[in-house]
Amino acid sequence: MNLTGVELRRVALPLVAPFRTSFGTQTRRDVLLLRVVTDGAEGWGECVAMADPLYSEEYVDGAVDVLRRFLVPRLAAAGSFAATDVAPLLSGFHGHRMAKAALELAVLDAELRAEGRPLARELGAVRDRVPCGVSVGIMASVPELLDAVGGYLDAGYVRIKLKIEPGWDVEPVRAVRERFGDDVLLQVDANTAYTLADARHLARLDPFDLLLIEQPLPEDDVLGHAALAKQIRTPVCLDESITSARGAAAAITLGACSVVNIKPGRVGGYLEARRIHDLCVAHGVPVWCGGMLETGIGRAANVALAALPGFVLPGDTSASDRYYRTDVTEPFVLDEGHLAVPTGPGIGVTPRDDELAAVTTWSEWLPL
Ligand SMILES: O=C(O)CCC(=O)N[C@@H](C(=O)O)c1ccccc1
Repeated sequence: MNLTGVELRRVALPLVAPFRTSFGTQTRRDVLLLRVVTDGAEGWGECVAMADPLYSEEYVDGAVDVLRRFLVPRLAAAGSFAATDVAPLLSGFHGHRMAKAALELAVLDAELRAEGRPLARELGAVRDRVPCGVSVGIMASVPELLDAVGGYLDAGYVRIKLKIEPGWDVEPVRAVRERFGDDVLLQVDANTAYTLADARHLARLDPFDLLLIEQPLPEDDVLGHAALAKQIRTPVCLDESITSARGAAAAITLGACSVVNIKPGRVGGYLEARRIHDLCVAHGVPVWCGGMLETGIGRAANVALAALPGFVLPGDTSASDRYYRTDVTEPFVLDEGHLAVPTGPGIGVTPRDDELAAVTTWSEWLPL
């Protein structure tokens, strides 16, 4: 396949409600989308970097720069290549996994559309729909939290994830358990907000039968997570710490996690995400698909990934209306707590021109 051009496009999507995590509150998403034009077909990718480097070191302006100056020119210079060549071709540039993931997905989408092959089948999906969890932000009060959780359960979500931070952890979890009972699948996500010194406090979550506690410690504290895992009963799941299959193997071997959140953007793409899935399955470690408030483009690809056999826990693959009033694609709609895996070629969805135009804040065509 030969690349003939790449379009970088930023869209601004207001959130239906503020989304507060331990690292800040989001009220809108500034999303970088990629459209690659090849001699075979066009393909779409989505960069999950946030506007500010608060979740990881990447941010949208930086992704635009590294794509424009380094990543796209490298592919353009390669002549003919396949989607599986993208990561090796870009490996000389350090980091920027979210930018690389967006470019690889766009190339993969184009390649699969040209050949009429759905992404889900290409990745090894075994399901035609996936059970959906939902991520619930930190709220101003417990009553407000309970209203939000009740609404999501009424909507059919099969798993609740509560964002936590010091001062908002045991009480909200206790309140959700007391109000909604012990059968609700419940987990928490700290986004690196604690330290190993908080181990005894985090053990106070053990009585609530949580599926997992996600990324309690800083992303580079793998040994700290291994020590914490020995002091609490709640299974430790890593998110920010896992940036590659090699890193996942090390974390599992060190006992730092017994569950892995796979986010394709964080690990450099869907092909690396599949390698992490395969490695975790080999180790008997359950995985689930994380989310980065993707538009329908990234959401379509995430739902395809979540259909692989090792994704045995509901992911953060919510419906479009969890975050957005209107999506840039046809919205993903929850059906009895599940989302259907797209069946069309490639990612199986395309942006709607009118919606895309309405939310575009900037675009640039990179001729090759
Ligand atoms: O449902 C979603 O797409 C978001 C799920 C979610 O909570 N993502 C968290 C995370 O740390 O996993 C996040 C939120 C905002 C920005 C980055 C990450």
